[in-house]
Amino acid sequence: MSADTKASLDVLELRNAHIHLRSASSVFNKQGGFSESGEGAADFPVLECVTEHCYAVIALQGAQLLSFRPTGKSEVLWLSPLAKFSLGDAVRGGIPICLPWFGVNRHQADLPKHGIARTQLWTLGDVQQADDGIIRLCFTFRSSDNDLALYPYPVSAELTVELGEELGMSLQVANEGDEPMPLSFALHSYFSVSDVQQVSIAGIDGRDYLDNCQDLSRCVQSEPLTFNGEIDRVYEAVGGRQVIHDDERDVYIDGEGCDTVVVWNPGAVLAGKMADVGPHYQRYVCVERGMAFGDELMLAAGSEATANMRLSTD
Ligand SMILES: O=P(O)(O)OC[C@H]1O[C@@H](O)[C@H](O)[C@@H](O)[C@@H]1O
Repeated sequence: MSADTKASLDVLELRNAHIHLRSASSVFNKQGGFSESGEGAADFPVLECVTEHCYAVIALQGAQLLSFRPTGKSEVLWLSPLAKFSLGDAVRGGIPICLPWFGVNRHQADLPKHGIARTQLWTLGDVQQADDGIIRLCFTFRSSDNDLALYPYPVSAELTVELGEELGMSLQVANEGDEPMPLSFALHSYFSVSDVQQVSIAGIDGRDYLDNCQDLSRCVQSEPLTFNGEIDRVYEAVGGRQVIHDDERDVYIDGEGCDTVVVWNPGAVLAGKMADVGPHYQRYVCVERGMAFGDELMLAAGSEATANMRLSTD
C-alpha cells in the first residue's frame, strides 16, 4: 500500500498503525523525563509513528530518528534529557545524519561541523506499508542556494527509514553538479545504555584507529573497547557488524557502504562542558557508521553513493 503524504500531514492512518505530525516538545514532554529541555525551545515538527512492530519518532529536521523502540523491548536510542528542540540547532541524540561531510571538513575547517543537512528540514515523500506491516518512509534533501554559497557542490540525498522490529536506514547521496564532489558522511547513532562504564564494543578488535583525543594519531584496538573517560576513535574500512554488549542486552549494528566506524563518548570532564549532555553522558555510547577520513569518497558528477544500516537488539 502506498499513501501520498506532504509535510502538512496531520495524521496518517494505516493498517494497525498511525503516524502523527506533532511538535518535538509535545511528544517528549508527554512521555516524561524530558522536561528540562522544554524551557524556551522554539520546537520543530516530528513524525510520531506507532506500528505493530515498533514505536518511532522522526524529526523532519535532518530526517533525524529521535526514538526507536521495538514492541515489547526497551528504547534503542538515546536522546539527551537536555536536548534543545530548536529549529536550526543540532539535536543531541537519536541518529543525526552528518552530510555531505563528517566532523570537521577536511578541506575547509571553518565550515559547520558534520555538514549542512542535520540542521535543515528534509521533505517527507512516499510512505509505504508492506503486507507484513513494515512501514517505509522516504525523506529527501537538496542543497539550497544558501548552502551552495557555503559549499559549492550541489548535493541531494534520499533516506528511506524502515520501521519493523528492526530499524533499517538506506541513504543515497547524489552529486548533482558538474565537478567531482568530495563526500564523507555518517549515520551518527546515539545508543541508550545502562551505564557507559559497563559496556563494551565488539567488531573493531584488532583494527587500527585514529584517536581524536590524541591529534588523530594512529593506534591499534588490541581488545574489545570499554569506556573510562573520553573516547573518540575513527576506525576506517571496517564495515560488517558491531555489537554493543550491555548489562541487559546486546545491540547489533550492521551496514554496507558505510565502512567507517566512529565510537564516541565524551566522558565526565568534556560532558560537563557540554550544555546538552552534562551528567547524562553515562547513559549513551555513539557507534556511528559512514564513509569518512580514509574512506572519504570522490563522487563523479552525476553519480551516487548508497549506504545501508540496520539496528537490532536481542
Ligand atoms: O557536538 P557534535 O557536533 O554533535 O559532535 C559530537 C561528536 O561527534 C563525533 O562523531 C565526533 O567523533 C566527536 O569528535 C564529536 O565531538
